[in-house]
Amino acid sequence: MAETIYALASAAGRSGVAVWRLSGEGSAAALTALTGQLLPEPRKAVRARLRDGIGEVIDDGLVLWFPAPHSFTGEDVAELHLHGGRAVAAALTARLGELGLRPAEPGEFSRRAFLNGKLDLTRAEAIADLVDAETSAQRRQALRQLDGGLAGLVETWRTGLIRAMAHLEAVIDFADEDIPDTLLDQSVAEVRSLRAEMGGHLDERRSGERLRDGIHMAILGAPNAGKSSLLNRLAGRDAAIVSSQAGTTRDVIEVHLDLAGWPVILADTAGLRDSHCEIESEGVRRAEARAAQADLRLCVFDGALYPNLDAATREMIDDASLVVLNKRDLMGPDIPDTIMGRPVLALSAKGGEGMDDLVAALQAMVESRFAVGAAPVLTRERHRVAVAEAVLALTRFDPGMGVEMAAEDLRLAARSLGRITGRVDVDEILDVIFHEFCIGK
Ligand SMILES: Nc1nc2c(c(=O)[nH]1)N(C=O)[C@@H](CNc1ccc(C(=O)N[C@@H](CCC(=O)O)C(=O)O)cc1)CN2
Ligand SMILES: Nc1nc2c(ncn2[C@@H]2O[C@H](COP(=O)(O)OP(=O)(O)OP(=O)(O)O)[C@@H](O)[C@H]2O)c(=O)[nH]1
Ligand SMILES: [Mg+2]
Repeated sequence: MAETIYALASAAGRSGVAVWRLSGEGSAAALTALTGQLLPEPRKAVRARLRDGIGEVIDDGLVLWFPAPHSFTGEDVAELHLHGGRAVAAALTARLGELGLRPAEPGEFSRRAFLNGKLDLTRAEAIADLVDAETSAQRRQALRQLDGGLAGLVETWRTGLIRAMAHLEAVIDFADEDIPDTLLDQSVAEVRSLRAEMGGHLDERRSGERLRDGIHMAILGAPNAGKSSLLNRLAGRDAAIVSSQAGTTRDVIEVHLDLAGWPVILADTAGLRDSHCEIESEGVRRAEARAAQADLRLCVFDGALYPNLDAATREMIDDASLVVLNKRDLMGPDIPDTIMGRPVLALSAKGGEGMDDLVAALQAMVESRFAVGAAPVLTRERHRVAVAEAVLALTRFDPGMGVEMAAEDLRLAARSLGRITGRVDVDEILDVIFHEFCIGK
């Protein structure tokens, strides 16, 4: 029998109401012992006084009863909605301990829900993502996955592979007779189209993962171009030191932005130049490393020096860059439309003119590069690796080289896909997935 576990499901600390969750076969006994009443009607909130071992009232709360299998975990579950005070929490946890329950580990409720067939792994991951979602786009993506979007897609592919496998098995059974070519052709065509569809979901930009983890954007440019001023403007606070001295910023300074629902991790970096100063050179090295890793780059030029354009910054411009000409207030009427063939955003980070256009351009760029359509997307590296493995096996697939080998390739591909939803081989991945959860989930 699985142990009965409990956890605070709401946030820790003082709060108006705290929700406690109990799961396992001991939940019923614990609930009746706490309330001194019979079990309430399933899924109906009931007012109750909860008492400790010597009959002293711990709190006046609401309790709910979810008998197995109709609960979140599929086990007997009880919920206690109490006042969110520290002394209430201390008295309750002491009593639950006396009653033989133990605190849940992170993700243990969801893990039990998975093991009891209430959730597949992608839905369990979606719950963790929903709890962690900080922007509306992240919330939408998590909800779509919780709704079974990804699980459905992966299962459709897997079913298709299993069907193709069945066709091949039929061919193998016919081995002594003439192989019916139409059957073979049919499974080859099926596998090709599945492989193409799966490959289409392995998008290079990893949009789903980017949306889950945040889009990395780096600000790059020569010393004094106004990079830190720009970061502060976008962040709406004085996150980085600004000074008229060239070489002020050395460390990479990160701020988190919500760009119209998109989570962005914006990094300010050291001005690009050769320096004899050991600290500054290290700063430049870090700036270049950041530039290489970033999903998007803001290449900032000092407008006061125009038409002189810093060469190191110019070299960073590519189709994932936005070109900014700063200190427009110091420029004459001669403002270029493009630099290195890319449109120019002329602005003043100090005064704020042109910032709205920059934000709009950033948003448009993020949307055009990372927007996910209505189709479900892969949101974790784990999903991508599994689909890539499946695609690889299907690329090898060639019944002309031997029907048995080809069937084995299909089996491998189906197995990789099965790992995404947790239909196969799950033991080794469960710990990785559920330990990322917060306690009470
Ligand atoms: N108080 C409370 N609020 C909550 C949850 C919870 O567990 N408790 N949830 C938890 O994360 C979320 C809601 N999701 C839930 C999902 C399934 C079940 C559940 O009991 N499912 C059973 C019974 C279904 C039914 O009768 O409608 C089942 O699937 O068999 C409950 C909540 C968010 N809000
Ligand atoms: N006139 C004017 N001055 C600006 C503007 N933006 C920044 N500055 C000034 O330019 C100087 C350098 O600004 P910073 O933001 O520190 O420049 P940086 O690119 O971060 O410089 P490093 O950290 O040294 O690489 C400061 O004196 C700013 O006040 C602007 O739009 N107009
Ligand atoms: Mg700076």
